[in-house]
Amino acid sequence: MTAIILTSLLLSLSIVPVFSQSSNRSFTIDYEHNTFVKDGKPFRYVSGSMHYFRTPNYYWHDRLSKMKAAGLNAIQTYIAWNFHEPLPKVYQFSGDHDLVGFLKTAQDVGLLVILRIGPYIDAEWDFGGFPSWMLSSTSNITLRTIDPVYLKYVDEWLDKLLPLLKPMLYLNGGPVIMVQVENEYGSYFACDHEYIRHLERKVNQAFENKAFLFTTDGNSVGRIKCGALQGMYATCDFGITKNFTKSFAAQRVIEPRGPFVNSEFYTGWLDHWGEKHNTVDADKFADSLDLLLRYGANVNMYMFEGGTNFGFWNGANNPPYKAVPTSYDYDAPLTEAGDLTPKYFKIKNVISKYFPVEKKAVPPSTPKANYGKLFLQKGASVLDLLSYLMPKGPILTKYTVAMEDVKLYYGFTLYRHQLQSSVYQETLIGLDVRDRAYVSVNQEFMGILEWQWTYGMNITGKAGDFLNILVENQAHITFGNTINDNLKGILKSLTLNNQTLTNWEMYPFYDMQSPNKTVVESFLKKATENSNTTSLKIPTFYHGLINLPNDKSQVNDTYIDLKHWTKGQVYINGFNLGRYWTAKGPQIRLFVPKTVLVPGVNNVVLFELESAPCGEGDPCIVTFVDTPLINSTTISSRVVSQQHTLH
Ligand SMILES: CCCCNC(=S)N1C[C@H](O)[C@@H](O)[C@@H](O)[C@H]1CO
Repeated sequence: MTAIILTSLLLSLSIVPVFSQSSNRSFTIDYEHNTFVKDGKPFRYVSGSMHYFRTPNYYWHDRLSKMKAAGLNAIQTYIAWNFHEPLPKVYQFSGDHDLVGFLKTAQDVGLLVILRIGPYIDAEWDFGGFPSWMLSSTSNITLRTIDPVYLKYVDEWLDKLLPLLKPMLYLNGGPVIMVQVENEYGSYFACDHEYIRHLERKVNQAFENKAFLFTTDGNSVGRIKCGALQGMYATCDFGITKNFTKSFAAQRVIEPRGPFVNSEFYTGWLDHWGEKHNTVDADKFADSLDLLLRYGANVNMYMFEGGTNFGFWNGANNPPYKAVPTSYDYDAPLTEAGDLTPKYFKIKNVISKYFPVEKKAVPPSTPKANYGKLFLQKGASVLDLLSYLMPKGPILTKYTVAMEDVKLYYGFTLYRHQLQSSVYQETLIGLDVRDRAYVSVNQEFMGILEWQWTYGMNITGKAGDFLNILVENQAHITFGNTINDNLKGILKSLTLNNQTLTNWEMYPFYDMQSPNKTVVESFLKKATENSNTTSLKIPTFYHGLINLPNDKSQVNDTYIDLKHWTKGQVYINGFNLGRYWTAKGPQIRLFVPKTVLVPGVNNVVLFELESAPCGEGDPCIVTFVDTPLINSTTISSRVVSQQHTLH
């Protein structure tokens, strides 16, 4: 049938065809029949979310194959801006950051892609995907608006990103059928339609109008109305407890015609440190999915494979400020390690009632290894490292400044002040220290300051002693209206007996998250040498070497158990594996993908912030086991003594 006849037929069906030069591919909506139309035929997707930035590249094909085998015909991913631009104009698009490679792998596996390009994504990912180098105490930009400073950064990023994505569009022969702009914008205070329109124009320009653009908002008219914009199809998100009729009625207010779409049908939910691990019953979810598919809706299950917040990448919610753990398991049908669960097979069974499901075998869960105990030795404390941290000497400031002001975007900064006179049990107050600060005088542990929880403590010291305050950035706030108030460090000067403390030395830990692995490795080497600090309560590095099989095929995924430890960071062979907070839970073990391990000798380093189990006769060990532990409710015996709280 010639293109002319086909075009006139489609027009008679009120389908405006968008053809591409490369093939007669098309993707649009038939508003009369309330359905997507792909290549001229009615189309519905059943999709699952997986975030490439939360799974090593090595495992992308494995997870995507399992998603295909579940009967999905599409997958959904965000693009995390900060994952690709760690420093201004420094871009990373290879290895675990190879976004185009991920999209091609999805296509190879036979999956279409729903691409949520941001620039803001939420996703419980640090700063909702924004790079924290946008922040400084001098430029108070209003994120997610037409603020000129913000928009300049966004435009520069999109000018880099969009050309990479263009060949991946469905109409250009790629797998990307839909592109989401921004994320749940209707849940944000600004409601700046000029900003959304700016993004829409920019994306359409770069993609030569070949992308099907859409928005996603919570399931209420108010939120959808603010987040949506004529020209981009409005979709909504809701979990199994919501009323589907009401949710889709809200979508209908904005989109009177067109397919029902739930862009985030929650298979589980996010966790926070110190709260119980959230789950969604597998049978209830399967029944609910069945109902949703019976509605004729297009569904994306959020998450289908959750993965891991490696490094410092986890996000936080606020208020109250609560950081998200390293595991992003999300009680998803595929576990954080990509293992198959009963929920996976229940979902596959439901999908097979509505969609063709491949008969071939489902790829099996990967083997997990027990490598046993590793005894650790004490290395340098933060006090032993000052000359390494700042070889040219510390940054000297009269008043304390934010970490971002000294270009420290993730991790830790030590603030130091020399006491001018002796103090005995005098009150140190820090009204805005973000997020958590470990306080000592010389080598004497004094206490912990915690933003919104603990503002002060009594300290003792002699004139000339050093007041050392290691501040931990636990995550930039990910969601809501306080994302604009996201600086980290000692943001208001400390007072001692109501006297403002001045004249500070700053030691930013630049090399614990450097984009360059060898920089991290050389820092960790220094951190495991010369330990002159005797205290077990000063933030200190601990290290050990574990022997794995020399045969690479025997090197498998495993989990590192931090049972006896309190709170800190794990590095394996220089890879920043993530945070642990055993004293709070619910996560006690971190997933260790085999991609960070090597045959033979492996180097394990812990940075313990509070209290190490390494005294006389203590179990100064970590254990490598073959099962996860992310739902513990017991509190570790090593809870640090409480400090003064000035609520
Ligand atoms: C506690 C506030 C949670 C806000 N986030 C919500 S509603 N969600 C919607 C959001 O679009 C997605 O990125 C995820 O962040 C998801 C929760 O997993």
